[in-house]
Amino acid sequence: MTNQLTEIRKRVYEANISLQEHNLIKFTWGNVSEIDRQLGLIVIKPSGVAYDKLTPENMVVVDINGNVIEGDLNPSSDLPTHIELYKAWPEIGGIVHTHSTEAVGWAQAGYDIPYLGTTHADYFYGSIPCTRALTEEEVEHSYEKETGTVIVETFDERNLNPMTIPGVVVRNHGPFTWGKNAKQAIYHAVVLEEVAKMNRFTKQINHNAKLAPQYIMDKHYLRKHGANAYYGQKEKICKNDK
Ligand SMILES: O=C(CO)[C@@H](O)[C@H](O)COP(=O)(O)O
Repeated sequence: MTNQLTEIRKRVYEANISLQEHNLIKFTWGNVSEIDRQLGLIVIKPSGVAYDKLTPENMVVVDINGNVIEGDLNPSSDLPTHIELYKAWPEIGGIVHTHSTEAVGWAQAGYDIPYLGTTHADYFYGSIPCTRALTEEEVEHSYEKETGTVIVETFDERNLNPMTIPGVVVRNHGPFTWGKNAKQAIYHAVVLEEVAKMNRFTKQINHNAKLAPQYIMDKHYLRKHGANAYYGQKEKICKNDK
């Protein structure tokens, strides 16, 4: 167990640090977690701690109910949202939350990030949904937990698959992305932010720009992620590829 936790602490630390490299955060406005489903433990960034003060050792280990198992620091305030997503979607293994500017723009506007082209379709098999706003009661009751509930509700109501659309923007708040592990969730956070930016430009040039055709989405998404995926190399030789 100790060795496994050492590895996961290191991965979660590196993923958190990479948020800065990818220019996805300012100050401490973001967090990354990863779950080990065999151990039933989640490792997450400590709340409000500056990125230059992070170490693998000060990542916080909690159980699936949020009880701190290892660590002296409080876990991220967004932990209850991460927990709701891990509970609802057993296939996911890592989660990223940021307040990245372009994604927050769509969240604050209350719009889905529409599928407009191939950059989007390479990683998201459909428009990236924007949730409804939380009610006053939900915010008062259990704000971060209800944030997770509203994300799951959005995917359920629209019959969306979180494994093929690995991200969301929460109305008036910002983006959450996920993946099989923290590294893949980071990859999706970077793509989501870039697509949000590209789409803003597109809409500025032509505010009537329409969704791109389904057959282009099928070609791009399925050749990378479909049952008969063939894109790239047989061996994974590209460090940043998924
Ligand atoms: O939106 C918020 C706080 O309002 C959070 O997402 C913070 O930006 C990050 O919180 P910690 O992970 O440091 O608790």
